[in-house]
Amino acid sequence: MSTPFFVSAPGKVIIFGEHSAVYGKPAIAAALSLRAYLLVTPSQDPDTINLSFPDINLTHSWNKNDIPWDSIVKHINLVDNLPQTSEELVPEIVDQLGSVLADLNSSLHYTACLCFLYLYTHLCNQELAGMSFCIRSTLPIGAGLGSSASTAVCLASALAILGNRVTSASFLQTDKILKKENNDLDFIDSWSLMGEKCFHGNPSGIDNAVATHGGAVMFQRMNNPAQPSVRTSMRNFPAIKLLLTNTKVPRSTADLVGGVGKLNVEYPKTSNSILEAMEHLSNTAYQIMVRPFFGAEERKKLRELVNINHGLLVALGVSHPSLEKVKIITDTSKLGSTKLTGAGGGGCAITLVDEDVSEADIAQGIAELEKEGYECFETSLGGKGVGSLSFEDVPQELRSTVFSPEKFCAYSDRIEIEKVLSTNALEGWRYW
Ligand SMILES: Nc1ncnc2c1ncn2[C@@H]1O[C@H](COP(=O)(O)OP(=O)(O)OP(=O)(O)O)[C@@H](O)[C@H]1O
Ligand SMILES: C[C@@](O)(CCO)CC(=O)[O-]
Ligand SMILES: [Mg+2]
Repeated sequence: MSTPFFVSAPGKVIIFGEHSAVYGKPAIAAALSLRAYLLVTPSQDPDTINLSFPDINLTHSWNKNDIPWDSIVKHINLVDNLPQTSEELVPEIVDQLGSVLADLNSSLHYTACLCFLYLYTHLCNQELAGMSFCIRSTLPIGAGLGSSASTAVCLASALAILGNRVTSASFLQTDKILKKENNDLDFIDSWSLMGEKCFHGNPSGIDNAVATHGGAVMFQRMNNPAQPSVRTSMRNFPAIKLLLTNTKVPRSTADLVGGVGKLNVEYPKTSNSILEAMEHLSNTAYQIMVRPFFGAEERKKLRELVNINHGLLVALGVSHPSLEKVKIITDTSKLGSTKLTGAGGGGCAITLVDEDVSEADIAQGIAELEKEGYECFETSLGGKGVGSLSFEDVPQELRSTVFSPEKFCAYSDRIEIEKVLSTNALEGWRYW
């Protein structure tokens, strides 16, 4: 695909099983309509790689010839000329990248640049002319909705395209396709997991799997690292009424996953019992969600399971007073059942809204949440996974606006980005 081009990947909501997913228990998640977008344009100087990640106030550039290619490439494991992923980030490569990351003095910027360069050095090569990469997200960042995974999927897919590791996406939204095996999507999924490993040490892979493949899944990481994770698509995912509340309390997935790890070491039997309870819970929820008939009784059971899941996450120490406040408000106004979603510690909660609650009562509940300074989202679940938008697929009269890095970086908010770029605004988005 010729530059410029866009790629985009969705965020996700974990409905059941965050944290236990890291320990090989099944979890259920669905793609969100909120997405990250990455614009790739040729750099003015063909030796320069430019990053512009305005959501995290990062602009950075490298001369591509300053990357220690020879010392890195010798540690890349190639099979049939294809780079292979590994269980852990290759320490020698991380060490070599240290020389070009040394001038980054914030850990936030360091991890984002490490993720970029780790994928760049594996998927592209020194001959590739310098490009500019600008990422904007309509997701809240660091809030439990998979912003890191959608970023990693955007980077992995764009770099795989530039490095000729995948064929271009071909299917339009309107095409009826029966997905079976798809090596390109599996390639992007596995490399975005390496990107997630740069953001936090021990990702289960559920967030990047949903951001890559879209839809709704039951996901299970295998305890034996040699075995691939199991991803079961949930095609009949029931239409559930969901309210998303962002407490805006910042937190880091890496810290929260680390905290559960410590609990596991200190109280292994207790924490294993909690993780096992979560396993039963996800399995029970799955059986309910795939029933051909999904009525009032099933909705009630799911709400009960949401309450139990939240309680178990509290026991793992990953809630936060702000999340408990969301729970108190939604419980008191009898909106439905609430649990934290994603890593917790702040960030977002989901409420499975009781179907009997009137629109007026929902509006009243939302007003109370907003009074606390929280932001409520209405979003749809189960959307498309990673997609790309080529210059040629955009009407000629729109191209200079859509592919302008200056304009893209300057959009003030989610609404503006979606107005220009969303799949509703442009029909040319293609999927693998
Ligand atoms: N638009 C973006 N531009 C650049 N970096 C981003 C962007 N979105 C996310 N990131 C990276 O991801 C990090 C946040 O990831 P983190 O895993 O802590 O939260 P999350 O993915 O939003 O939530 P969860 O993992 O619980 O679903 C940010 O600190 C940043 O490094
Ligand atoms: C907390 C966690 O379970 C979900 C984060 O969205 C971590 C992971 O599965 O990688
Ligand atoms: Mg994350």
